[in-house]
Parts: sequence; C-alpha cells; structure tokens
Amino acid sequence: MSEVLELVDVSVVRDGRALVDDVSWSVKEGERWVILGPNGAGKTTLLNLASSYLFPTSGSVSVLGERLGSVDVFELRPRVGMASIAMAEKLPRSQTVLETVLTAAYGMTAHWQESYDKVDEDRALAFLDRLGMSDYLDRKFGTLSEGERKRTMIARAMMTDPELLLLDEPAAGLDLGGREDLVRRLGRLARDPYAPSMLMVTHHVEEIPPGFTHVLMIRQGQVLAAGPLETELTSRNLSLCFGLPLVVETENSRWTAQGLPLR
Ligand SMILES: Nc1ncnc2c1ncn2[C@@H]1O[C@H](COP(=O)(O)OP(=O)(O)OP(=O)(O)O)[C@@H](O)[C@H]1O
Repeated sequence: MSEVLELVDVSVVRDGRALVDDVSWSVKEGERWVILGPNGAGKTTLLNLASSYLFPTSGSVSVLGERLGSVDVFELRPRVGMASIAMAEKLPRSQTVLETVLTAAYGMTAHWQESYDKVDEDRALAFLDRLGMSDYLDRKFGTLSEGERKRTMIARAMMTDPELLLLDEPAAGLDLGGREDLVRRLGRLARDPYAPSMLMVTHHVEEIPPGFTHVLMIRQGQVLAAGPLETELTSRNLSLCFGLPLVVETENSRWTAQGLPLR
C-alpha cells in the first residue's frame, strides 16, 4: 500500500507559537482516518497541510507522493477533495446546487461561461443523488439548510475524482436526524473500496461513520495517539486528549463517549 499522506517532524509556527508541533504521521491508501482533539488543538491546520493550502515551517509533508515545496500545487490540488465551511463560504450563494457541484470539475468556484460536458453533468447528478440532494438541483446554494449545504459540499469534493478526501467537521450544526443521515452516507462511502482515502475532522466520537479505520488524536499541536480505532480510541487516550475523565464505548460499529459524573 502506498502512502497518500506523510508528515515527518512537521511544525507550523505562527507568532512564535507551534500550532502543529513536531508531528509525524503516515496515511496509507484506502485508510479512513478520523482526527479528534479539543478546540484549537491543530486539527484544521493538519487538513490545510494535507490539502496543500498551507506549507510547514519545518519538516516535510508529502501528499499523494508529492513533496510540498517541490511540486506544482495547482496540479496537486485537484487530486485532493476538500469539504469545509471555509470552502462553502467561498461559493456564490446565488448559484444552483447543480452548478455548485459542476464548477468543481473545472477547478472553479463560480459559474462562468464554460459549457459543461454531459459526462460531467451526469457525474454531478450521480454524486448529488448519492448524497440525497436530487430534489434540490435548482435550489440556490445560499438558501440551503446546514445539512443540505454539507451534503452538497461533499458531492462537490467528489467531483474531481480525488485520491484523498478531506472532511472538516461534516456533521457540525446538524440535528440528530441530519447527523444520522450523514453518518450513514459517509459510512457507505467509507466501505466502498473504490472511494478515496479519507480524513475527517470531528468533535464527537458519535459522528465516526462505520467503516472508518484509524484515529489520530491531537492536543496542543502534538499527536497523542495515532493508529487503528480499536486499539487507540480508548477511554484513557480520549481522557488524556480532552483533559477530563471520559468513558468510550463501541457497539455495532458506532462510538459513544461520556464524562464520568462529578462526585
Ligand atoms: N494564522 C494564524 N496565526 C496565528 N494563530 C493561528 C493561525 N491559524 C490558526 N491559529 C491558531 O492555531 C490553533 C490551531 O488552530 P486549528 O484551527 O488548527 O484548531 P482546531 O483543532 O481545528 O480547532 P477547532 O476545533 O476550534 O476548529 C488555534 O489556537 C488557532 O487560534
């Protein structure tokens, strides 16, 4: 199995502070990682490195076998799909859902005068269907609910047929039904052997889709644990990561965590 992401001794320093501190991490093809950690731990910074939008202050980052600093990022970026709030905010609110997904095939955020290929349109329709968005094709992106917007962003991220898919808090802000719907859809994607390697940032273990294989826990920019979910997502590691006593449980490929009651 080849590596889709490799960080060796990576630090990102801003204003004299290490946002990511001496991190070494390797993600192999086909793996599905969840990144957990408290607010400000450095999770989004890791995704920004993986999407080649951020370069390390020291250490080396290789994405899909290409080392940042010695590769044309404009060739690399279409090979990496990214769904995040930051990305959603760059998209025109007046564009339709179908256009929002289609423009990704042309490396654009806005609808210009490009004429879309029938093949691209069929692909966009298929991804939107897989994410339950077929009834919203002509809706303006800006009028979508949080959950609809999240699902559109994932369809958009899939449009370039990425080898690596990055999801930054895909279930944040969703109600219980929306979360469960998304977790099921991501679970189906995670179990698809033809789906890209995946990294997902989340705040809640309840949002880990079945089929995810690995976890990286980060605290204050440093890796606390990294490896298979079954061995690393333990009560001990989670308690150390979030700084309070937590009990984690798993049942039917889903995870839950709760704090111990105060005495
Ligand atoms: N350009 C910057 N300059 C200075 N500090 C920054 C910069 N970008 C991010 N930070 C800080 O780096 C730390 C890590 O940020 P990051 O967004 O990676 O955390 P996170 O784990 O994704 O947090 P959250 O869960 O709150 O989204 C935070 O304390 C943030 O304030």
